[in-house]
Amino acid sequence: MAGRKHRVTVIGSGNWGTTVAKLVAENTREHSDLFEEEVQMWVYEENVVIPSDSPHYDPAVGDAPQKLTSVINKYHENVKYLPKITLPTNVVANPSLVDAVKDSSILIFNLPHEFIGNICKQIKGHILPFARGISCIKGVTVTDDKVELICEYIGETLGIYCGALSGANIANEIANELWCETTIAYNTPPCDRRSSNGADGPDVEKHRDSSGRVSKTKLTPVPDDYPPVDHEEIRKLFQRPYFSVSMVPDVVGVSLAGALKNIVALACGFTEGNGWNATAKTAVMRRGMVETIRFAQEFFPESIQLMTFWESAGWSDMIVSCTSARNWRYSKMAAERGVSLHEIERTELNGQKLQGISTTKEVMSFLRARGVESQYPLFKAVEGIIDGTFKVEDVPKLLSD
Ligand SMILES: NC(=O)c1ccc[n+]([C@@H]2O[C@H](COP(=O)([O-])OP(=O)(O)OC[C@H]3O[C@@H](n4cnc5c(N)ncnc54)[C@H](O)[C@@H]3O)[C@@H](O)[C@H]2O)c1
Ligand SMILES: O=P(O)(O)OC[C@H](O)CO
Repeated sequence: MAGRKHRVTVIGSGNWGTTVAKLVAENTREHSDLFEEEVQMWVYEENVVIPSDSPHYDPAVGDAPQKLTSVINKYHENVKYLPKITLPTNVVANPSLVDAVKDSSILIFNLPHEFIGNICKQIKGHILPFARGISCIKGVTVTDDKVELICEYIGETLGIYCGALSGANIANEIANELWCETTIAYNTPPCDRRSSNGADGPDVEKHRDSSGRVSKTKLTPVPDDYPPVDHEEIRKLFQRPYFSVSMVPDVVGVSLAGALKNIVALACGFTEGNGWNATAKTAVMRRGMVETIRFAQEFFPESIQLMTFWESAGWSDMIVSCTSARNWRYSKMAAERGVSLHEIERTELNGQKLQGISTTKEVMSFLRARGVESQYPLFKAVEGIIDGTFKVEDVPKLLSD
């Protein structure tokens, strides 16, 4: 019998992390029978200076740096990563990772993928054993010559079940409550299924990495005095009138589509910045999708479901990422200005990250180690352009070799 409620923590507070904290906090208020209203949001603490033209400028403080967490909690706005959006007052910014996850039964991971290893190291042993996770991270972890999905890496490292959320989602648009869709891959572990006869299934979760290695995580069931964590509850946590959720079983397709489209978005930006137009760009998108599906089928053949590419996490994300997202916008700018992408990230992004840069490097090092990089000419071209070994003008030739 449910007596407890789920406590929710969002780990990460960038552009997307803060947006997801906002929509989730709206839902914990609306479904206060299932969730504690307060949503903890872990913030990578830093100092910010509030400019004098900001409504939050305090002459008594002036240009003195202030802690980002204090500013968020005082003004209910993430002035650095999601400015001009008012957050619900039940979002509480917390600079202590261990304190933010304490007693939370639902953990939402939402930060650039390069930081997830360090985050998991810090919270391991400090979370509830029956916590359940959702990763909103678009990327992969590449270690020991293998590629692992972020949600599976989280699940395996922390000993919990973790699903994946990904879609054609531009944070600022969703923060402004402009309608869009997303895809959530979540397979309720058998031990959490509260069937009518009360029989639980096995409490072991299997993870398969790109090398075919299967690891097993022993799961602790969500106790009966909490509401169940199934599709219905996950949907209630994320769905908003402006954010439609589609639940699917394919964590591989959702995760890989979200990670690899960032490489293709860079290619589209480079192409457009070089003066080519929509016809070139759609060729790049099509080839990028071919390489994405090839990658998924080659390294995760047992689990990939091609229908997933027709979900928001698939073609929709490819299209939006190659027409209006940051990886596209700033690679276009780099090509137009004739400067490196690293330089643009440093000077123009104000702390935000272009996930395509590290994903390209990681994926290419993995493909090279397997000796199959020539089967991925678009990914290889993007790596060469980032490194300065190829020119954007070489793209048609690189794709025809
Ligand atoms: N922004 C979007 O529109 C959007 C939409 C969908 C998915 N995503 C994905 O969401 C994930 C998170 O991206 P985002 O847009 O919220 O981030 P962001 O690029 O806006 O911000 C970077 C974040 O990294 C944090 N950070 C910096 N150094 C750190 C460290 N050493 N350890 C931990 N954190 C550190 C910063 O404080 C900041 O919160 C990414 O995988 C991204 O691809 C983003
Ligand atoms: O702004 P980007 O390039 O990180 O992409 C944002 C989202 O992933 C688009 O769906």
